[in-house]
Formats: sequence, structure tokens, C-alpha cells
Amino acid sequence: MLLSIEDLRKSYLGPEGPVPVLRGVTLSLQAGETLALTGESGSGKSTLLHLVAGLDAADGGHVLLDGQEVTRLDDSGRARLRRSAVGIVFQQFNLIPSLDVAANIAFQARLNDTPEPRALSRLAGALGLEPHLRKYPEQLSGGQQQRVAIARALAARPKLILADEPTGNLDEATADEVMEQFLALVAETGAALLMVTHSPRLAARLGRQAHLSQGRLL
Ligand SMILES: Nc1ncnc2c1ncn2[C@@H]1O[C@H](COP(=O)(O)OP(=O)(O)OP(=O)(O)O)[C@@H](O)[C@H]1O
Repeated sequence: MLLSIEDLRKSYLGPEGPVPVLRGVTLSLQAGETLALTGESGSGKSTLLHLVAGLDAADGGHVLLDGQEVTRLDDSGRARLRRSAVGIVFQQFNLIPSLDVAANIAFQARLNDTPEPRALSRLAGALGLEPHLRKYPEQLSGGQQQRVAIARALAARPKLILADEPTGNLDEATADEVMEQFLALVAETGAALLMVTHSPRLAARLGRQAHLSQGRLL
């Protein structure tokens, strides 16, 4: 199993004490599987993704990713696992403004010491980014920026891609086009995908669906 989440719990401190967001979430994902995570706004979808990525700490439960217990790693261990096993695509593209497109795409692969120039240029080609490689993020449209973020996530050849509404900031036509390319590349690389989406239409395109409600998965 690539990812096993067991009885995961997380509360945030509100003005009147802790507010539970995840009340015991259990979920597993095999290598190469794709799963859409749906749920109302505020139901904890992003929180769940952040815990899996080790970007935040859980209050209880387990996240076993690629054989490692994320909840027991220290900060540097979580950062290492995130770099080597996980690719993340957020709704806000989170590109590095001071790096050009080529350097942004190579960024995570470089941190991992796994940049393969041929693979990087193939990804740039598949996403239509070749004409933009020397541009900086601010010179790109939203759709182009998200393509760069997708290329960056895939370039490090992660076993798991975590995507949080990856086309949520794009107009419908661009969103459809970017999503097509994204799903095709995920399938091609054989990565597993855990993707948050509000769209039932998009969710239906993934292998499995899970719905987060009242802090639990249905
Ligand atoms: N750092 C934080 N501190 C306090 N409360 C937080 C924090 N992050 C999230 N929350 C709260 O936890 C709940 C779940 O937030 P989360 O962002 O995980 O929901 P979501 O399902 O991703 O929502 P959306 O679909 O609107 O993006 C919300 O009520 C939110 O206000």
C-alpha cells in the first residue's frame, strides 16, 4: 500500500476551545490509484492533504506513506519525504517568482538530485510550455502558471501527487484543458493521485471517490 491513513484526527483551536475538523479519517491508496476527495467548504479536505504531506501535524492517528510514518518524522524527515515521494499542486500555483519557468519546473527534481533534462523538456512539451521556458511566473497567465506547477510536481517523479482544486483558479475552458493534460500525465507516470475537487464531473473521472463530512469519510 502506498498510502494508509488510519483514524486521523485534527482540531484547530477556536475562541471557545478546540474545534475538531478530522474526527478519525481512515483511507488507503495503492500505487497508481486515483481518488477524488469531495466535501463541503470547510469540511477539512485541505487539512487532510496537509497532514498527508507532512505540512502540518496531526493530533492523533497514523499516516503511513511509502513505508514511513509521517506523523512520527521530525520536520526535516517530513521535508525529505515530501521532496522525494510527493508532488503537490495547489490552487494558488506557488511558483518561485525569482526563478524562470525552466528553473521552476526543475526545482523539486534538483532538490532531490534527480533532474533529468530529457524528462523535463518532455514534460514542458506535453504541457505546451516550451515557448515560455525563459519567462518568469508574473509574465504568465494563470493557466500557464498552473501548467508550470504541474510540471514541477511531476518532474521529481513522485509516487503520490496531492492536488488541491488544481484548476479552481482557472476559467472553465482553461480548467478543462489543464485537467486533461494533468490527468494524462499522472496516468503516464503511474503516480497515485489524491485530488480535492468541488466538481462531481471531475471527481467521476478518477478511479475512486471519497466524501468528507462531519470530520469523517463517507
Ligand atoms: N490554521 C488554521 N487555524 C484554525 N482553523 C483552521 C486552520 N486551517 C483550517 N481551519 C479550519 O478548519 C476547517 C477545515 O478547513 P479546510 O481548509 O481543511 O477545509 P476545506 O474542506 O479544504 O475547505 P474549502 O473547500 O473551502 O477549501 C475550517 O473550518 C477552517 O476554518
